[in-house]
Amino acid sequence: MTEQLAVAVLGAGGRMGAEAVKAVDAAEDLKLVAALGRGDSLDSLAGTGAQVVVDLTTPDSTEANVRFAVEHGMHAVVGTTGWDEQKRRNLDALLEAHPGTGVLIAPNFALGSVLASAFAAKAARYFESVEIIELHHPDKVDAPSGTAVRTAQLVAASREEAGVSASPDATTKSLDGARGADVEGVRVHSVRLRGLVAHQEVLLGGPGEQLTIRHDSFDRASFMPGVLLGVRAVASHPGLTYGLDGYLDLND
Ligand SMILES: NC(=O)C1=CN([C@@H]2O[C@H](COP(=O)(O)OP(=O)(O)OC[C@H]3O[C@@H](n4cnc5c(N)ncnc54)[C@H](OP(=O)(O)O)[C@@H]3O)[C@@H](O)[C@H]2O)C=CC1
Ligand SMILES: O=C(O)C1=N[C@H](C(=O)O)C[C@H](O)C1
Repeated sequence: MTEQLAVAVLGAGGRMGAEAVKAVDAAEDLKLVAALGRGDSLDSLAGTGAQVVVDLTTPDSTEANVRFAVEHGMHAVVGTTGWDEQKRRNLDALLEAHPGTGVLIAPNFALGSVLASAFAAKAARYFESVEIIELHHPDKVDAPSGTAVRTAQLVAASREEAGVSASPDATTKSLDGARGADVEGVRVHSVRLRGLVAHQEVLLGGPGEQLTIRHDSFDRASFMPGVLLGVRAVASHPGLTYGLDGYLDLND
């Protein structure tokens, strides 16, 4: 048998972390060497032989976790939200000083979600209007979701490239928040509702028609094939990759 890849999971006691621990444990080619929670020192990672660190923690701790991993020669697969442009730029600079080390920041690990965002970006140039609704469980701490932000970025880039104007909107009077958040010119609406896991709709409107691109994660098991794909591929993608689509061939 070929040697197993040594994997550490940060945020191991959380909803996603616990699922990732099970998925890594069950994979024959991977070996779980550490499962750390909030109280555990990152220093304890150093002696574990971890080659890949999976970060599923919180927006306020993920940056320091990833920095530690990179500075200690470990690749990182990151599902945690909060990686704005400035943080990604800082990480890029750090990775330049650590050539050969790879970091994947994946706003969503569910393959269906990655495809839905790619389809939405392709479609967005053909419609006058586009808005995004993301729907999540009420224990989520951030809004809008990282997936919605990433989708809005892809949609905005596609529309800009095609020279499409901003979505029409005659609103001059509204209550604060009524029109959602503006992410690169795309309106994003966040719903938090008990019973939900992670869901998103991209609404595309043209004269007399609407296309809705919807993805539903009913269970966190939906994220695990993407986590495992990231863990297995990150070492062969040095530098920073933003979005699991960077590891897939979605261009045709
Ligand atoms: N990319 C993707 O596909 C997905 C991404 N996510 C994202 O992943 C993140 C985690 O989500 P979720 O599992 O639902 O959240 P949880 O709150 O359930 O889990 C986060 C866990 O991280 C722990 N933690 C906090 N700080 C640290 C630290 N410094 N070191 C180690 N562990 C720490 C928390 O401990 P404590 O409870 O003690 O605070 C908690 O157990 C969120 O940003 C979420 O948006 C979620 C689903 C899918
Ligand atoms: O917190 C969650 O649950 C999720 N977070 C990610 C996000 O913010 O996009 C991914 C998925 O939507 C679930």
